[in-house]
This record gives sequence, C-alpha cells and structure tokens, in this order.
Amino acid sequence: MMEIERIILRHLQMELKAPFTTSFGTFQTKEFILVEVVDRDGVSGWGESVAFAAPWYSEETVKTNWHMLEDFLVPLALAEPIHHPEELAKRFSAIRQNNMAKAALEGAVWDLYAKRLGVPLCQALGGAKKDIEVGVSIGIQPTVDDLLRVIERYVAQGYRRIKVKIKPGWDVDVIRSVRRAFPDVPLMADANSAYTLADAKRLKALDDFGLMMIEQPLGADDLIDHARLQPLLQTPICLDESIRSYDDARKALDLGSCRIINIKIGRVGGLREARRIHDLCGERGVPVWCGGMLEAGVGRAHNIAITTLENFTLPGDTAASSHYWERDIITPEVEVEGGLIRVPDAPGIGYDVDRRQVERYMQFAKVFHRTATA
Ligand SMILES: O=C(O)CCC(=O)C1=CC=C[C@@H](O)[C@@H]1C(=O)O
Ligand SMILES: [Mg+2]
Repeated sequence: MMEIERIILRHLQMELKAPFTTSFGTFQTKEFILVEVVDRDGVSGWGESVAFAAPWYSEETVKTNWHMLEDFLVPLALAEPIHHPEELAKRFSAIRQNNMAKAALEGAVWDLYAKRLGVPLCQALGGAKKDIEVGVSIGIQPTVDDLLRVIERYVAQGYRRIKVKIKPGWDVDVIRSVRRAFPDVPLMADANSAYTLADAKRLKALDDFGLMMIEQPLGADDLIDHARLQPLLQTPICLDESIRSYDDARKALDLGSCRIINIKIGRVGGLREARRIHDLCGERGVPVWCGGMLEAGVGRAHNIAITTLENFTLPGDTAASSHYWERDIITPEVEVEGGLIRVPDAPGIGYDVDRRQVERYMQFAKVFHRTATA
C-alpha cells in the first residue's frame, strides 16, 4: 500500500539543442511539469507532464495541467492510500479528459509502486524486452538539402527508422528526394493533421516511396474521414492525435481508420490506458509504437518502460537524451547504440533523477501535503 505524504509540482524550462518545426509551428524551449510523489518512508516516484506551453498539438497546456493537478488530481491522490496505480483511473474518472495531467501523476505513482516492490517499471507493467528499437523524428528543415544532411547524421548513428514531418507544399517532392538519397532507410511521414480528404490524391502519390506509414494525415479528432482515406492508400495510416483512449482505438480499428497506432502515454491518460490500447491492438494484429513529446529524462524513462511490452513491434520516437538536450535531468542519460536502448534494470523508472539539474531548470514549485488524519 502507498501512503503518499506529499506531492511536489515543479515547473521546468529547458532549451532544445535545435528548434523543432512541424506543420503547426516552431519551438525551441520546452516547458513542462515534473511531478514527484513522496511516501511515508521517503521513497519518491517521478512523472512528467508532456503538455506543451501552447495548445497546438492538443488543447492541454502546461498551465491547464498545473491547474488540473493542483485543484483536482493532487487532492484526489492525497485523499486516501493507494493500493495499486490502476486505482487512479477510477479515482480520476470524475474529471473529464485532461489526459496529460492525469498521466503525469499516475506515472509518478507507478514509479513509486515499482520502487516499493523493488522491480523495474517495465516488469511491473508486464514488459519483457531487454532492448528497445528506436527511430528519430526530424522536424521540418529550411531546405531539402538541410533535411538530407540531418537524416544522414541519424542514419549514421544507427537509428532504426527516420520520421519526417510533412505539410502541404512540403511533401511529395521532399519525400521523393529523401527516397532517392536513402533508398533503403525505413521511412515514415507525420502530417500532424495538415490535410483533408480533398488532398487524397496528393497523399496517394506518397504510395510510390515505400513509406512504413503516414501518421495522422487528417483531422486531430477524426476517425471517419481516415476510414474513407485508408482504402484509397497502400501506405498504412497510423493515428496519433485521434486516439485518446481505449474506446477511440477500438472504434478506429472497427472502422478501419488506421492500420497502426502511435501510443503516447500522456495523450491517452496514463500507463494503464496505454497498456489497454496495446493489448487491444495485439489481439487485433495491429502493431503499435511509442510516440514522443520531446520529453526530458523522466518522460523518456516511462516511454522506454512501456515499449518493453510485446506488441510495441515498430521503432518509437524515444531518441537519445543528447538528441534534445545539452544536459538531461536523469543519470545516466538515455543512450542509443545501434538504434537500441538498453532497458535499465534498477527499480522503478531505472534512472536517477539528478536533483541538481532539476534545480537548474526549475522556475517555480509547489508542495502539497496530505492533510493529517488518524
Ligand atoms: O522526438 C520526439 O519526442 C517526437 C517528436 C514528434 O514527432 C512530435 C512531438 C510533438 C508533437 C508532434 O509534432 C510530433 C508528433 O506528432 O508525434
Ligand atoms: Mg505525430
């Protein structure tokens, strides 16, 4: 049983090594909330909210997450002891949506739970892989030549697949050039909802390049138009933004809206829901992979743990810490060798949170205490 004594929310800000550009815009600074739960014995569990500062990927932001955590979720977590992290889904069920806020706190409780059991988080989740395969996601670059140079660097580092961002006007010609330069590299494109069904012909033209998948071509909240588009394409559609729950995944598979699902722990509301979606896709023979949200070390560690589940058969977006940061907030940092991350075997998330670095990036914090009862 976990008796959480206090919960600390910290607001951090870290500079990315290089700006990240998608169909929606560019950012260079990552703001996020780090959640620490501390139990009666002084054991800490860590979670990271993946919401961005602005609501362009989803409606959640760092500030809405702080509000949800402070005013609703933290009080619910402190109200009573927790026997198992899966209980939180029920406890949080009165709060609609706000999945990234829920996932950050649930993730911290999972870490604490695994640490108390003395097992790695991956094992607590039922994962068995010792290494996970990873790819890298590359933002839109100023020119095609720049993009080719960046890809070359990551291919040389051994990443198992390359993901490039596309948008209208930066798609067929760009992918053609990439294919010409790298005929054999496992390649995929992410549109972040930049197209509509009216663009079906343009998307169909991408069939010529042997892409592993096209990620989220249409509306962020759509399943129907994707189900119309998929039969027109040879390339599998992978849904990201559209899948926020087990039920969304079930509906998407029933409708034929996609043939692959990108699971982001934050987007679906936590590790429990992520695992349920993974299991459903496994039963239906649909492969999944773990998406990224430019996480710092704690979020990255959670991604590694969930990716050890069996049906995460495609390389994910969890690249090395050094791809993003001068200095990450965990030790050791996440390293990629030959496109693989060795899954840590220490209890919980398996990496130590480097409190000195956390202090360095922290802008403000707030501590919440359990209100004393018997
Ligand atoms: O390296 C990563 O963490 C993945 C980055 C990435 O591709 C994305 C992060 C956040 C929003 C999107 O632009 C995109 C995605 O949709 O997967
Ligand atoms: Mg995506």
